[in-house]
Amino acid sequence: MISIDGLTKRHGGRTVLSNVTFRAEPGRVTAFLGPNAAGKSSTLRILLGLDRPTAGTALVGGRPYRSFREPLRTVGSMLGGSGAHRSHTARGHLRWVARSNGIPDRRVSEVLERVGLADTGRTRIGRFSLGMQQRLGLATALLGEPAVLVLDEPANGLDPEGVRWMRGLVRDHAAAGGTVLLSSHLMSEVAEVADDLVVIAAGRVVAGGPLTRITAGYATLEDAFFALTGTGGVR
Ligand SMILES: Nc1ncnc2c1ncn2[C@@H]1O[C@H](COP(=O)(O)OP(=O)(O)OP(=O)(O)O)[C@@H](O)[C@H]1O
Repeated sequence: MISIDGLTKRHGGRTVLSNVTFRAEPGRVTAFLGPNAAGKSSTLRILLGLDRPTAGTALVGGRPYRSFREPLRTVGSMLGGSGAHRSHTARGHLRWVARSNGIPDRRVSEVLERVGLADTGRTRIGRFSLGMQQRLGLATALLGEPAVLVLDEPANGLDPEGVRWMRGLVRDHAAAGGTVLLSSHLMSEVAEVADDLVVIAAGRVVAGGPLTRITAGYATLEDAFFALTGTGGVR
């Protein structure tokens, strides 16, 4: 379970997160939806220990991310690309990550297979398409067989088949009892995959709960989104 409580973040005089509070529960896909610059990445960066909040807490299973000795075994994350060096192969990169987290080498072949990169052989990551890089990011997230997945805009750069594949993977993870928190600015993506929704706008949570409840009374999720966020559109 992911618990975000009273998260506030200020940059200089500017407040980018205001008392953000929500849960992402095991066995469910929770979508973190909001327009550009709403504060999704800022929240996820704090959750993953990459930034510190001005106030509030962001915990995984009741603990801060930084307190895990081998975090990849608890939380798999994908935040803005794979983070891999261009000159590595997919296998080389994953082996390196696995070794630094006490993960057995056999997992590397398993995740390469799982994300459809088993045939990339000696191809260097610098030559990967955006979609392949997303798949590699996901492979890295899955490496430690974590119960919790945190994915920032996971559908970015994927073609329609890739988006569908990603959806299946995320749904399977939740069906097996895992927790999934994914951010998105794409309502169509979220409508297809989420059980629960957290809608954020201008650093504040404006709605949260089961997707069906949030969209009740609206013709589409898109209508609900614009009504809740007060935005004219998302790019
Ligand atoms: N280091 C920083 N210094 C100043 N402002 C920042 C910093 N990091 C983020 N911000 C601001 O915080 C706000 C929220 O940004 P954030 O990246 O969290 O939004 P987002 O919802 O993930 O949107 P996007 O989909 O565009 O990435 C933005 O206005 C951004 O300019």
